[in-house]
Amino acid sequence: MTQNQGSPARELTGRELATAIRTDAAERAAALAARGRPVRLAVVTATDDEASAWYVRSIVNAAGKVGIECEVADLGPGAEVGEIRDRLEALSADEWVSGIILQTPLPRGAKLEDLASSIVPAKDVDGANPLSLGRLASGLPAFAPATAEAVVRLLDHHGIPLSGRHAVVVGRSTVVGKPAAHLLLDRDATVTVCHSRTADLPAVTSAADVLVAAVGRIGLITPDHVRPGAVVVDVGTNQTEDGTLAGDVDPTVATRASALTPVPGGVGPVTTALLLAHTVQAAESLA
Ligand SMILES: NC(=O)C1=CN([C@@H]2O[C@H](COP(=O)(O)OP(=O)(O)OC[C@H]3O[C@@H](n4cnc5c(N)ncnc54)[C@H](OP(=O)(O)O)[C@@H]3O)[C@@H](O)[C@H]2O)C=CC1
Ligand SMILES: Nc1nc(=O)c2c([nH]1)NC[C@@H]1CN(c3ccc(C(=O)N[C@@H](CCC(=O)O)C(=O)O)cc3)C=[N+]21
Repeated sequence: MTQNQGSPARELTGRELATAIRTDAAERAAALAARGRPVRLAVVTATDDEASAWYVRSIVNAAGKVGIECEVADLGPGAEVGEIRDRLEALSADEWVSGIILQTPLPRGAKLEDLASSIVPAKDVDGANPLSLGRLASGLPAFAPATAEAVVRLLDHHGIPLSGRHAVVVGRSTVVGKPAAHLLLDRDATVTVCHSRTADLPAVTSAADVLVAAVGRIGLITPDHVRPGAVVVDVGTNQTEDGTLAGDVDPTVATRASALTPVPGGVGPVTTALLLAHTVQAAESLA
């Protein structure tokens, strides 16, 4: 990998890729609607988390543009596990619902891995059911979590090679870190996964050719964590005190990395577009 000679990192934006994915999804959704099978996405949320609310608004907005009907079931942060499960089961059985996403974070005591078992795999457009994740890890067809897929699709789109490269993922959640590691492995990267108990994080991340930050802490990744010339993907979407969006990667990393995904405008828009594309794909399979 070439060293960054002090010039600012190339911006790996996600907006054009997101537009291309949405355009394709819109054509396919229109074809289904013309056959009397409108595409419908159900969003189930039980949190007042700001990043999640931001995502839900972005899904509703983008679905409208793509011609996907979107219903939001906001059960509130006090929702009981049984109530969430019942809703997921009802949506799974509803023949007019093509795709289902359960937002994280969930209320205390509720586990995504557990609840997502109630999303039938054919409609599991954010790949949260353990069956979907198991299939993904086994190299079998399954919906990948949209964010994890957005990471590799964004790298592909910008021509960043992964085969034989050392990819380091910081974060091991079921929604992002773990599935991203599987998708990077599928592209023949050598993958290391870090988390809150990783000893000497900067030493591990400094070995990365491609560094993926999916933690949820503003500015956790500083130039000390980054090898000169590395490619950095910032998945973090954190609310700042003044209401703007900030990533996990400190902006000063741009002086050291060769390429960096912006927040906003990087992984986020691709995530939303892929969720809709998965929903259309689910509708096509169910039609
Ligand atoms: N752009 C997009 O499309 C999306 C963005 N996001 C954003 O990505 C971020 C991560 O989301 P998500 O995976 O759901 O978050 P989680 O809180 O579920 O997971 C965070 C992970 O980061 C690890 N971690 C926490 N602190 C540290 C630390 N100091 N050093 C190293 N690792 C640490 C945790 O480790 P441990 O397992 O040990 O607790 C955990 O594995 C958030 O900002 C979220 O808003 C999420 C989904 C989509
Ligand atoms: N089951 C589940 N899957 C998720 O993927 C998931 C989740 N739960 N809970 C919440 C987080 C957060 N998240 C975001 C996705 C896109 C933007 C996004 O599109 N952001 C825009 C800015 C906002 C906008 O322009 O509307 C951007 O980065 O450019 C933000 C946040 C997904 N998450």
